[in-house]
Amino acid sequence: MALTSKVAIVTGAAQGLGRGFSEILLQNGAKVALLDVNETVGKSLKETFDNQYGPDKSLFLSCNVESEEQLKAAFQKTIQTFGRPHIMCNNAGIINESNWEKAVSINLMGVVRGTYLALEHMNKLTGGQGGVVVNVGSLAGLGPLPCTPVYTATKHGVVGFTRAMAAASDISGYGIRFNVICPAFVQTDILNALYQPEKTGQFSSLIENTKKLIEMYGIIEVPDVSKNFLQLVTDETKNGEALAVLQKGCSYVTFPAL
Ligand SMILES: NC(=O)c1ccc[n+]([C@@H]2O[C@H](COP(=O)([O-])OP(=O)(O)OC[C@H]3O[C@@H](n4cnc5c(N)ncnc54)[C@H](O)[C@@H]3O)[C@@H](O)[C@H]2O)c1
Ligand SMILES: CCCCC[C@H](O)CC\C=C/C=C/C=C/[C@@H](O)[C@@H](O)CCCC(=O)O
Repeated sequence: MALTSKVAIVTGAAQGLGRGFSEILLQNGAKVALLDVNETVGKSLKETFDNQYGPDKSLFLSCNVESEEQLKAAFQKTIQTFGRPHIMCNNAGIINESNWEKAVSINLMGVVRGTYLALEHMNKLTGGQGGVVVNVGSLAGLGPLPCTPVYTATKHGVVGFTRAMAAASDISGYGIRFNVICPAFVQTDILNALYQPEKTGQFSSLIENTKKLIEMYGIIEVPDVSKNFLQLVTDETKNGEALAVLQKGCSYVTFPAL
């Protein structure tokens, strides 16, 4: 998929991986709707992108992925501004083992909400142009991260949901590819949760185990993830893939045939 003039929507775009994904899409000629609950940082990023790529290449929209209404409004505004989307990245996510319902609402339900809205607007069976949805999982979506059991559950859910959507698309002919990217530890603010007992809750005592995992896996920089994200967006042979991104390299996950 060539990205020139394609329309992308990225959630959690204001910083971290979402900013990196948005930036590589802009660098490759796409127009990007930047959705985030953090209005201050999001508006600041929009100014930065305006200076780098031009004022008509990105759009910041305040949007909490916990709200179906706000996501629907963001899609409508994006369509009014840029046209129907071709690319959807459900990236927004948190760690909160204390308020675990919030983590489920954002990390899993927010991905479902965004995916279903993308299906509604991209589905070739209902007038859409097709396209690609890249959901953001985690290595914790492929194996347990002991200090964050609910986060682990949400990410396992994102992996399974995305693979099922890819299969449904293949069978039904939506013309949409669905893939999930599963990075290990990446240098972003979410890593701070490790040192915030209010985020790790009853599992705060597992901090040493997590530090050992970080030591074992290392910490990746955002651009190393972004370049692999771009592969999932542009390679039209990729549907139903889970791409693990580690410091030692990346690999497509092979799941057991049942
Ligand atoms: N950093 C890592 O080690 C790592 C590894 C694997 C996967 N991930 C995943 O990457 C994604 C991005 O996280 P990050 O590492 O960039 O962290 P981050 O905290 O730097 O960025 C998360 C972004 O999501 C936004 N956000 C949070 N809740 C939201 C909501 N309800 N609605 C809209 N936006 C919301 C935040 O404002 C922020 O801009 C998450 O899904 C996370 O689980 C991160
Ligand atoms: C407190 C910081 C939380 C960061 C959460 C991010 O999503 C990063 C998660 C990074 C690593 C998770 C590691 C999990 C490791 C083991 O479960 C291992 O079994 C996973 C093996 C996966 C595979 O290769 O199949």
